[in-house]
Amino acid sequence: MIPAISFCDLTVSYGSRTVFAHLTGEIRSGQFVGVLGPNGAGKSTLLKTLAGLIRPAGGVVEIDGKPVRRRNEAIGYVPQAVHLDEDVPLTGRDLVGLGLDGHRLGFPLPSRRRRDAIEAALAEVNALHLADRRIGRLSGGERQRLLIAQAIVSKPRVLLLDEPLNNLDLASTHQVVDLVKRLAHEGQMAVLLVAHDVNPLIGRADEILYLANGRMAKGALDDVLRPEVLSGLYGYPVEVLRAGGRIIVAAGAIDGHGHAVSAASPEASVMLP
Ligand SMILES: Nc1ncnc2c1ncn2[C@@H]1O[C@H](COP(=O)(O)OP(=O)(O)OP(=O)(O)O)[C@@H](O)[C@H]1O
Repeated sequence: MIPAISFCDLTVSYGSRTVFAHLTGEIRSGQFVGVLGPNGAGKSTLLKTLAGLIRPAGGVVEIDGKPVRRRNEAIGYVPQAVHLDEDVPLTGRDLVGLGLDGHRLGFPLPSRRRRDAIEAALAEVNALHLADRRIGRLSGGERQRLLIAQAIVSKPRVLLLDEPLNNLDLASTHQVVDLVKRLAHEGQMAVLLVAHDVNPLIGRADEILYLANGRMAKGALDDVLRPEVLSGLYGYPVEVLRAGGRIIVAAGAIDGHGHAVSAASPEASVMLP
């Protein structure tokens, strides 16, 4: 079967600086993949490249077997840190509707079909009760659900979410991850979700794609979050500690005094002990 997303020999550079090189992988329909890695590893850059927003220096990205292009109806994308002004006079319904207008410039949907599509997307993320609320007055978790509704309103095959869990409390974090898992599994979307903390993804994401040092490891969580795999990526010893059902990535104990650093800030794990 043709994968929903495939990338082959992918290299992305900003000017002379290469962010990552020669990455190859695929994500199938119905798969939920968590994207992890330290700050600056290129997680957002990878998502933008898969969304067709950045042209790679080398390699190809295909969505459903076809070269990716901008304004692709098959892709729903929620960028990092969408700023919604408190005073902006938009309702939840307006925000979700923008997801239709962006793809169909010049070809507006008939108003009935438009309304139905928006209601369906709101229902999908359990946000019908937010349809008439001003978005500036909503909580972080409520806004995030509406942004996901906006991204799925055109029924994409691929959903790319850049740090949707930032600034959410634990309950909202789990709600959003459970929602994303359901969209992948029941809606048969291929979903990539960038996160800083692996813990909310344990038992929920089907696979982890870990980026570090311009390289990538991808597979089941237990296969990727292993000392030998992460040490290979980082290029120096990294430990993976498990305590109370949580996972902690730690810079390796070269001298027996490794820094235990929370996986909530894995960037700290790039510090050499
Ligand atoms: N438009 C740009 N021009 C030049 N360099 C950029 C640009 N966008 C990102 N970079 C650089 O590319 C690298 C990867 O950035 P990116 O935002 O993809 O990383 P990230 O893994 O998403 O980081 P974070 O976890 O901090 O969000 C960083 O060094 C960043 O400074």
